[in-house]
Amino acid sequence: MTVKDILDAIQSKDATSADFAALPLPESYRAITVHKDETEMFAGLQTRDKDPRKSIHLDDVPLPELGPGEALVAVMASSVNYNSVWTSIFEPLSTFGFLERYGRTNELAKRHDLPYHIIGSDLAGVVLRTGPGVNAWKPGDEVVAHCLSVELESSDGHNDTMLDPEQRIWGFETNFGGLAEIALVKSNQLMPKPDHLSWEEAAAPGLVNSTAYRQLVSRNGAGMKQGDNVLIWGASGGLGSYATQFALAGGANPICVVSSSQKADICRSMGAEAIIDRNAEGYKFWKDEQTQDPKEWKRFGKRIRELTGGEDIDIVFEHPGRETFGASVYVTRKGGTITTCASTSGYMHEYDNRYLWMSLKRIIGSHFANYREAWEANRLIAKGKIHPTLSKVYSLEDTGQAAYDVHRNLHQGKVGVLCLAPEEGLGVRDEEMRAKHIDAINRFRNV
Ligand SMILES: C/C=C/C(=O)SCCNC(=O)CCNC(=O)[C@H](O)C(C)(C)COP(=O)(O)OP(=O)(O)OC[C@H]1O[C@@H](n2cnc3c(N)ncnc32)[C@H](O)[C@@H]1OP(=O)(O)O
Ligand SMILES: NC(=O)C1=CN([C@@H]2O[C@H](COP(=O)(O)OP(=O)(O)OC[C@H]3O[C@@H](n4cnc5c(N)ncnc54)[C@H](OP(=O)(O)O)[C@@H]3O)[C@@H](O)[C@H]2O)C=CC1
Repeated sequence: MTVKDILDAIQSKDATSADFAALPLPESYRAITVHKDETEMFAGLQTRDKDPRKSIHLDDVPLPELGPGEALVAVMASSVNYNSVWTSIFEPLSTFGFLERYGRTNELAKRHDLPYHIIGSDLAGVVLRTGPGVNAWKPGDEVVAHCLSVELESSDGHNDTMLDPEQRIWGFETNFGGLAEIALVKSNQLMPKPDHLSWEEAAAPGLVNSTAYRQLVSRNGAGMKQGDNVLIWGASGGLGSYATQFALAGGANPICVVSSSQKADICRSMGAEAIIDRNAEGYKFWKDEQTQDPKEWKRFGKRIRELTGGEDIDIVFEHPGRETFGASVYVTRKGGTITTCASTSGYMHEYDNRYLWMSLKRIIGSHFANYREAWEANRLIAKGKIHPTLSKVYSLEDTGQAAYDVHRNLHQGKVGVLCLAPEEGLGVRDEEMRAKHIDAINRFRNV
């Protein structure tokens, strides 16, 4: 039995759930990994010079055992997220520590503590098997998976599952991720695949779309409302391309920050009008490694006022971190919110606290999304209200290059990876709906 038989079943028009359930599973499959004995390979190099193409491998790996509440999924396509960049450059720490810690929690979790880490936190594919206790999903279901893995044995996570003490990001803090031909997920990560999208389009939004939804729209995040001025860093990037769409769809006013005229054009094509090219306008928020330049914060704020007719920012959608955080706090209006989910340029932030407390601003930490938030975000994709921002698609063999592109900020929107899908464009089940949205679906393609 090989993965080829699985692919044939997926591509045949008439395979039933019983057919999928009867398919023997292969003993091994191909997966993108990093290796535990290579975690020091970039020691002494600058972050920028750590090259994911050197640390990312395509290996044959044994199929993991399926446990209660879990599902094995045939992965047709996945996407590159920045967390896989972090994993591949072993920053801010090696992810093998997460796997070891998870492995210590219980007998079944020991499966995750291996000398290789199968990475990837998005997938679109087909359920092959479900474990004991799974009733909501069955073999043959076409699905996408969000990346929240929880145990929920403590009371702490029962208001908001992101607060579970055993909350982990699948394919980053757990093994058996989505950049592979088969993935192991908890069944409460599964969601229906949007019918009007191809496999690679459906796999693209997942992680970033759910994160942007919680961070910007959900009451657990900034709770954006109509008319809000929303400053969006990296507005044509992974997170930002969804934050921009949420702002526009929710009647807010995105102020998009990008670093090239090409990226500015993409934001314009999404419907944004207020756009700042940070490169062209040459903002230098830091005079040197230790010292910020408040005059530059002010120049940035003046530019925002020009674009908004004199108004300041209600919500900052933060993720660059150290480089921008001081400016983000400064340009927020009295009573406004800075919501942050990352620190790409450095996690030791510095800002002038007088502008925070005297103007009653709030900083909200946000991380991924709970199942409900991920479901709502996926529903908006399925209804054609929010669209994938897939720009380029790589083969599984070329995942290292795909991660390199994201690490070096050479990409737009999202970068896809074909896993079992032999080519792009497969898996569309609703051509009529697709036709209605085709321009928006293709907006980021090959720009
Ligand atoms: C969806 C996609 C998301 C993304 O892309 S996010 C971007 C990528 N992610 C990252 O960059 C984050 C990577 N993760 C990390 O850097 C680390 O993961 C954290 C900094 C988040 C946490 O560090 P750690 O060392 O794992 O955790 P500790 O909480 O510092 O635990 C170490 C020990 O410190 C104890 N401790 C925790 N809080 C306290 C406290 N308040 N007072 C005293 N001790 C404390 C703990 O219990 C534990 O102890 P004991 O080692 O004995 O188990
Ligand atoms: N906590 C969570 O749940 C999540 C956290 N993340 C984290 O968020 C970060 C961004 O992820 P993602 O959007 O997918 O990544 P992308 O690289 O796709 O997009 C980020 C964009 O941010 C902009 N940017 C990068 N560096 C700077 C800088 N120094 N100053 C200003 N802008 C900058 C760039 O746009 P431009 O050059 O056009 O300005 C870039 O395109 C990563 O660190 C990731 O790990 C991501 C998802 C979930």
